[in-house]
Amino acid sequence: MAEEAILGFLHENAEIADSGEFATQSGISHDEIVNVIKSLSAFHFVDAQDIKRDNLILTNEGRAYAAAGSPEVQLVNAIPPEGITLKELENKVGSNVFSIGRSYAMKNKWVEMDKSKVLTRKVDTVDDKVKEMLMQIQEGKVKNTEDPAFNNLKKRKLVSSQIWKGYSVKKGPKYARERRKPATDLTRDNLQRDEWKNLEFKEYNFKAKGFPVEGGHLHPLLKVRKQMQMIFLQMGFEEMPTNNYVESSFWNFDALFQPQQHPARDSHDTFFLKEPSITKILPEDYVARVKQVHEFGGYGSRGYGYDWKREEANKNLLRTHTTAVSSRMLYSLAQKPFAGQRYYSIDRVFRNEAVDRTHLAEFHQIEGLICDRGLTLGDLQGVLQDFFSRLGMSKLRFKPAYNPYTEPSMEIFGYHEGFKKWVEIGNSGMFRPEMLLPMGLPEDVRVIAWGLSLERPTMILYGIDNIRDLFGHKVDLGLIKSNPICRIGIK
Ligand SMILES: N[C@@H](Cc1ccccc1)C(=O)O
Repeated sequence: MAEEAILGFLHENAEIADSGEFATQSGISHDEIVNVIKSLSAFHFVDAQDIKRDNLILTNEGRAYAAAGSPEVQLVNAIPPEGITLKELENKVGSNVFSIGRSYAMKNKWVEMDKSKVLTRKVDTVDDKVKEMLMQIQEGKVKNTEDPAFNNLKKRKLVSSQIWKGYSVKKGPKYARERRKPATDLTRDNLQRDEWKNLEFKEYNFKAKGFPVEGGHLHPLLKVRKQMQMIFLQMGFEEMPTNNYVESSFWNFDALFQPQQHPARDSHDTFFLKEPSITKILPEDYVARVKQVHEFGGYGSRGYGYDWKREEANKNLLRTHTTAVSSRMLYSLAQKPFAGQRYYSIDRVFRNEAVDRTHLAEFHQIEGLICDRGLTLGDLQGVLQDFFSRLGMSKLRFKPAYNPYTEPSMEIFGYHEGFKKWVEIGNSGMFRPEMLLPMGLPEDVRVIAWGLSLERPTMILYGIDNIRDLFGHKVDLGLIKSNPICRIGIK
């Protein structure tokens, strides 16, 4: 409609001198007129020149008086013929209108006050010039803002001036009464039907912004892993090599003094490999000592008293925990002159579990261990305190637990300040002598260790309640792209 009006007007007239006036005359909003002028001028249908001027506009107060009348007139109209006390008048018109209106009404000599503070009118009727002028401005009828009549309104802060921007418009080189939509693409149909000869094509806009370029984003699990790594490194830990997903039952279970009939070793809980189904190389001397300790004990232990089978230890599986990596590391450590170590790993493990909102058949474990002479349960608690407080959890509680390879064992609970409750955050313990001594570690060496999942703290940190949004083929790309800032504080 605006386009038709502009092109139509220019057909009859040489120019639109002022887009503001044109808008008022045609009853179309100035914003719309301006948009169309910009677009017509981009296609050279019209030539547009900027015009700028000072315009008067009403302040909030001015707008209120344009509607209800100036306070001085409101005040005078509220005075009954017999007069009124100041107090009563203030109650009647409100304190704002009262105080402003009274001073102007006095100045205009519209009212007088006697000794007993009763206000009476000196005139029968008053003209509301202020309201009239405000309405003129509101309707855009005032052009000359220099007119001294308006100075008073400016002083009273009922109007202010604002720079107004508009255009004057003439026909452009491509002027036509009607604009056909320019083609944006050359289609196969255009070519076949020979239409392309008559088509008008939209010009390239080299200033247009292109699509935003997307860079890579780190997955939340990678970010939390990085932060965990930093914490371990700052605490003087060394990373363990974790690249083998396939492990033998021996290193995953037997070396950890986990009996062969333990339910975790069932195919309902563990993925066993069909091909290659068994491991070929194990350290034979050590295997013999592990068999011995399972069957008959030793090193102060009674053992489990069952018939330990090599075939069971040979079975390949997808490692069910990264403690399998720890057992390999400790064994190789025992083959050299002893030196204390701090090890950590963060990598994938597999469990044959039913998948639900909080469980997947594969996830990541964070594993930490310290082996040295003279370590105690107090050291384990102290290290855990240090570790978790670097993650922003400084209130910890420990609950006695059971693992075949640790004694004592403790579940770790942390107080989550956000949730205002205790949440389980890990499992820990001191490796048993039945595990360490067959490896060949010196008798006075102790190993404190702990493990937790990477997914759980990540879900807590990112407020995710379904693990499938975090990991797997249904992962929420929006979550990764939004790249939220992780709230783990590294100290
Ligand atoms: N391996 C244990 C964690 C753990 C590691 C080290 C010591 C004690 C516990 C688990 O999978 O939950």
